[in-house]
Amino acid sequence: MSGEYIVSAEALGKCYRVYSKPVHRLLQGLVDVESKRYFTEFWALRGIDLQVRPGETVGVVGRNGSGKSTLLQLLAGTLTPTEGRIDVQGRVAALLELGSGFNPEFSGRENVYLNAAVLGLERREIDSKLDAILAFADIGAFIDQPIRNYSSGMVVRLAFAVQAQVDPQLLIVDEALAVGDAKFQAKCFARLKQLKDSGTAILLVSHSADQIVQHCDRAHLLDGGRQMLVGKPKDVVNHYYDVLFGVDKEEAEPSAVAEVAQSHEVSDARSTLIPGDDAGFEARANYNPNEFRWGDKAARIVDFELSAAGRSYPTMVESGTTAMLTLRVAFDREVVRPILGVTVKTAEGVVVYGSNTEYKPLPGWAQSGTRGSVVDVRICFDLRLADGDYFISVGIASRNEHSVVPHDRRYDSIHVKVGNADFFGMADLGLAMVDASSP
Ligand SMILES: Nc1ncnc2c1ncn2[C@@H]1O[C@H](COP(=O)(O)OP(=O)(O)OP(=O)(O)O)[C@@H](O)[C@H]1O
Repeated sequence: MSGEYIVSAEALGKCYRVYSKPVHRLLQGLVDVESKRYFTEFWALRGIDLQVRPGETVGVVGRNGSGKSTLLQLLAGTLTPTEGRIDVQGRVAALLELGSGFNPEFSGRENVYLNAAVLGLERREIDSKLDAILAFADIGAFIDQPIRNYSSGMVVRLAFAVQAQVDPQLLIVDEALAVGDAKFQAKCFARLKQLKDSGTAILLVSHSADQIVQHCDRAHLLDGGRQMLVGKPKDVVNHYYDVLFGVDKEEAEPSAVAEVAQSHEVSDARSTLIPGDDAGFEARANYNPNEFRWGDKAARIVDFELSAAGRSYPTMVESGTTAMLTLRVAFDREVVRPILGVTVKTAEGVVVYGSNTEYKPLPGWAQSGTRGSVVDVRICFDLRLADGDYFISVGIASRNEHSVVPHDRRYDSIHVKVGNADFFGMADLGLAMVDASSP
């Protein structure tokens, strides 16, 4: 393996034998697999390639059962692969299942020594790190109580404290941080940042898209044990949302949309929007050519107009200004009760705001969707945001009896720059200060 990687895995796969009855397992023990099989094979993970360099944080996302924990356990060495190759360099610390590696009958302090010894530390090294570990865990006198008396939050505090203080080359964190409270999570992420800066490679499984976007250099999306996508956290998280809330592109059949008798226009198209085809977005100054677009195209968002402070397609919008976004939607097929949505994200992909016509019903909109109609919708919102680059995603979808059917999703398709904010942070909470000292 090239010394440049902490983790290098190729064509990794894990297959389980699934027996429909316990007796089949016994019978299989008596006969050769080649002559008779009492089990079916289940590939929990297959075809996974992964490389992580020192100082990189790689996120892993996917639905329940997609193979995330299996992957991390293979990397941590607690499972052996059925096929493929893994190389991991150096000390591997892992926060896998809650408290795994802890003996419930031992005190927290004894478990610290046990855990750190398993990670290869000598007693005197543990002695020298003990204060830092106890300070990080911050569980007070509980440290001398048996672990079985701990709350799940305390277990994870102690486990993280040990794993993060032993200066691992690779730290694997499997969703464990979700258990801690918000303050502890913030402390953990600050520690992860320190470790990353000092060269630790980190693998992070999280269901929180914001955590993946904020903390990872790259992300892997798993689905059904397969690697669906590897790429920039923002793109991977967008796909992940589609996997979670949408349907696959191939599955989005027109059958999901039924007939409606009539549709009508929601607002007049008294704008510069061009009718018809899809060239509208591309021609606009605020268009982001790196948008990610997909959907079955039963309806399409074909053009937009963005204006603020009397200017169309502004290069910069003053913080606090009301922006007006007009979207032109063309219905190529009948769509029953269409849902129009808008999301505003930071350049890092953190969602600042999102809403849709289900949250905020728009009179007349639900009845639109007649084949061949073109409808303009005007959306107004106050850009009470800090200075920076923001990306607006727009989408049109509808529901069938099982799920949401995405017709046209245009992620990060409109770029807005906000400037001249008189505050720091992310959003303007409208601070007012008055001198309250005078009677
Ligand atoms: N010992 C086992 N025998 C058979 N199947 C297993 C075994 N362990 C895991 N699986 C299956 O492998 C698949 C992947 O499981 P895994 O725990 O890796 O998913 P996950 O993405 O971590 O899910 P979650 O988000 O729910 O933790 C699941 O379908 C699971 O049922």
